[in-house]
Amino acid sequence: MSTVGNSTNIFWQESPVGKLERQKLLKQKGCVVWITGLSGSGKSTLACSLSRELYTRGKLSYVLDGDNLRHGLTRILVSKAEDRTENIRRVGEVAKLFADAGLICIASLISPYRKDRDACRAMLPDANFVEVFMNMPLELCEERDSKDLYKLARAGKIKGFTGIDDTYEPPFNCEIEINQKDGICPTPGAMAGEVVSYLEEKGYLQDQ
Ligand SMILES: Nc1ncnc2c1ncn2[C@@H]1O[C@H](COP(=O)(O)OS(=O)(=O)O)[C@@H](OP(=O)(O)O)[C@H]1O
Ligand SMILES: Nc1ncnc2c1ncn2[C@@H]1O[C@H](COP(=O)(O)OP(=O)(O)O)[C@@H](O)[C@H]1O
Repeated sequence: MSTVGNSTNIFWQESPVGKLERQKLLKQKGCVVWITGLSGSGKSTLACSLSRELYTRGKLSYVLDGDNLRHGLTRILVSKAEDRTENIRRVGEVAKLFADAGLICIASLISPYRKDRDACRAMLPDANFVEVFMNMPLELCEERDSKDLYKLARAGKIKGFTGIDDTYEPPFNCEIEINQKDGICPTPGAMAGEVVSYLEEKGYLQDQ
């Protein structure tokens, strides 16, 4: 008997077309670019700019944005720590499928806890997980406050808000860190350029 989680009699069904064949067709290598950081740090901005830049270069990507997924796939998972862990696990599983399909999957989530991000990394075979840390100061994110959420959190109207009354654990070993330079945030194009250079250097954008 085969057991997976709480289910029994479950078997893996192989597909006749494999990842390598899909990658050859797409002329790229599937991977996950996982963008983590505080609310307002620029995750969605980078995800959008990066997907546009990849499209311009003829490379297929797909953005999984935490906010958007909360309209469907993860809508029942609110903001308790265990909900976030399950939210991130599910998005990690979906990202893994996109990478297996041969796409450059751009996941953009606060993903505040190191162990949850590391669990997603561990799901990806052959280190095809590129963690991008939006290392922006809380003051900048709070000043931006594009959704007025920090104001609500400071007023105690949102509980467990990351950076205010819940922790954000910065990565120890991310592949890319986006920082302000001389107190100025790089433009969206420059941030995307940094990620594209990394993907190019590691062979993700080459014919397979
Ligand atoms: N308590 C609390 N803390 C932080 N953020 C909150 C919270 N409640 C709602 N929001 C809004 O939900 C968005 C976070 O969704 P994520 O899926 O990225 O979060 S997480 O990775 O599960 O932590 C996040 O989106 P971004 O602002 O784009 O980061 C917020 O708009
Ligand atoms: N590199 C940047 N330069 C200038 N403004 C930015 C930059 N990145 C993000 N912003 C602005 O900051 C706000 C929050 O960005 P967003 O991408 O929504 O953050 P997050 O997805 O992390 O919550 C938006 O108004 C966005 O236009």
